[in-house]
Amino acid sequence: MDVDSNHSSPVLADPASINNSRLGIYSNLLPCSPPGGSLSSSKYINISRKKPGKLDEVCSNGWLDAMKSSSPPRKKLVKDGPDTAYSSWMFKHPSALNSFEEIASFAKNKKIAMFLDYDGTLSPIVDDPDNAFMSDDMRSIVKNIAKYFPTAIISGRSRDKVYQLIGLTELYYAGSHGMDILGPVGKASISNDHPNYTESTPDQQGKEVNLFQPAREFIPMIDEVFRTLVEKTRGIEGAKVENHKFCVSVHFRNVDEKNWQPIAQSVQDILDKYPRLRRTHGRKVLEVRPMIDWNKGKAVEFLLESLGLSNRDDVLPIYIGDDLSDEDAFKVLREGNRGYGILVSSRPKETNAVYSLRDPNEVMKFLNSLVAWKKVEEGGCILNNRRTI
Ligand SMILES: O=P(O)(O)OC[C@H]1O[C@H](O[C@H]2O[C@H](CO)[C@@H](O)[C@H](O)[C@H]2O)[C@H](O)[C@@H](O)[C@@H]1O
Repeated sequence: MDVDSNHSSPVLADPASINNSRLGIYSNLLPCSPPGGSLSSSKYINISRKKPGKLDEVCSNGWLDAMKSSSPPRKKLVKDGPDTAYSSWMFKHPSALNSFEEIASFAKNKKIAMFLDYDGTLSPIVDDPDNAFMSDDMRSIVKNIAKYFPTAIISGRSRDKVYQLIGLTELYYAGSHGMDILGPVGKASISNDHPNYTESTPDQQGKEVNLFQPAREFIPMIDEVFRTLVEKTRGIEGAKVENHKFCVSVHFRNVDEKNWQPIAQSVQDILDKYPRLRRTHGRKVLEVRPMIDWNKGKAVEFLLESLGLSNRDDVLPIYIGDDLSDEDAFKVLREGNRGYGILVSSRPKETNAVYSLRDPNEVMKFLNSLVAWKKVEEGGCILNNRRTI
């Protein structure tokens, strides 16, 4: 995707590419064997006529299929024998617990920078997003991790909400998929490129921090979209819409599958009305966000720069996440060979992560192991120094 040619804004400015991608998304709304029969709106038929021969592709990439696969039913997993598939997938993405020694030996004499997603990583996935609490044990291990390594939370939720859920002041927080970052005052060249989006502000302790919000101009639009989607989905039992300030989430986890199409349609109507917004999806959730060249990967780069930790051989960034939006961060770390992405998943998934962990319990064990290892490493350093004195 191209960014605005003057580089003063990360907002995607090529209307042709916007229209094309919108058309792509629009075409993708064509159902692929939807439950209870086909969708017969003439809008869809017109689109498929415009793109003859594309029907299979459209079906296999359809929204409803994507919605179905965004968290498969547990029963199906058992029937299909997930363990065999999972075991062979783990050859490609070994358990970060089983590979702990390998990771530790690479991290030796390096400074680890820790990036953590929230839902599905620090807290288990639950039916109601308002009840996605992390355990006290997890909170205390994250607190410990932050004692030893600079640690940031990169969440799809609003920054305020994820801070409320975690409640640790010693972390950096990036909400709305990285579009709302409260980070250290540093020399992030990305923020120097976008001075209009950066603001210096005191944090909870009165310490001066930088607030970086590259989609600030979208706040009123997102607010409007939130209200419209609440209204449009009001009659759909189980639907839930969240306002994350720079993006909106439309949850369908608790919605009967026969009502997924109207949900997808409501989101499509929004995209038709607001060409500067785009759709992404996560675990049983559709999201509407600004069409800007910014994501969790960019947020990781931004934070590394702000912390003075980018382009350094003695730094090892580790990112742990469970969802599609975390892939942008895994990709950034993998491409630059900069660090490790760890995918949290109990089923095989296409991913840019190097390692895997099954669930938040395993995340906790891994974080615990890192702290224990670091303590020993530091102890060793002190001992070594004493010996040389
Ligand atoms: O980037 P994250 O911190 O992982 O946030 C991603 C989304 O997480 C939340 O939704 C997900 O978790 C819910 C609670 O377990 C679950 O009910 C839902 O089905 C999941 O999609 C959050 O509510 C979303 O807004 C975030 O975008």
